[in-house]
Amino acid sequence: MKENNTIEAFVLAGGKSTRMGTDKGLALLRGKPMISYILATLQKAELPVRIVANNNAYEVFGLKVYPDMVPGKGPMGGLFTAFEHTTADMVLLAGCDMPLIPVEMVERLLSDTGHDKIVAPVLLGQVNPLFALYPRSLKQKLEEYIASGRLKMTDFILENKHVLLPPVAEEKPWCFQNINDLSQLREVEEKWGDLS
Ligand SMILES: Nc1nc2c(ncn2[C@@H]2O[C@H](COP(=O)(O)OP(=O)(O)OP(=O)(O)O)[C@@H](O)[C@H]2O)c(=O)[nH]1
Repeated sequence: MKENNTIEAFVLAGGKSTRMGTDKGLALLRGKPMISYILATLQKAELPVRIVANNNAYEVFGLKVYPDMVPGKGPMGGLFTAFEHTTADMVLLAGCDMPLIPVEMVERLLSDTGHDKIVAPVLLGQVNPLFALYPRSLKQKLEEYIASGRLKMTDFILENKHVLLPPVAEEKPWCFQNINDLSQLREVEEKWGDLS
């Protein structure tokens, strides 16, 4: 990453939460809204943080909340909204449903040499689009993808200039575990001591 690259974090919480049944970023995990874990981690890494959500209940966290500018387009639409509201060179996009990401992982993402490329970690053979850095210079490209209905974030990453971060030994295999339903939420609560 260029030393003078500016970065802002945007946390996406505008999904349908069909599997959870209630707005999942606000679902309680160990007594706290699930989104509060990733917000705290990003703030610990000293990043400016904002939220992209269509539910104004998210204002309770005291951060700026932006509704989707192109609703119904999934995370690609969320990234578009982030690009519209930032002047930073790069956006760190994160899901609201990954409470197990440690601050060291944020620092690792920020320290890599992005140079106007998407930077995305790979874990267990999978690219993680919802904990990745996206250069704002890709805004027009993103608009083209959305306009033509190409909404898979992994395709967007792999078809544009990118750097994939391989896993490091000390990384916990479950750190990108996202929580989609109530049974996963309970499971993470039960295993919290071993996972976090
Ligand atoms: N702002 C915004 N965020 C989204 C959108 N779709 C998904 N997300 C976020 O992207 C992350 C992953 O979402 P998913 O679990 O794949 O989808 P979901 O719609 O939230 O949940 P399901 O309906 O159960 O699939 C979560 O943080 C969601 O809040 C969207 O259209 N807009």
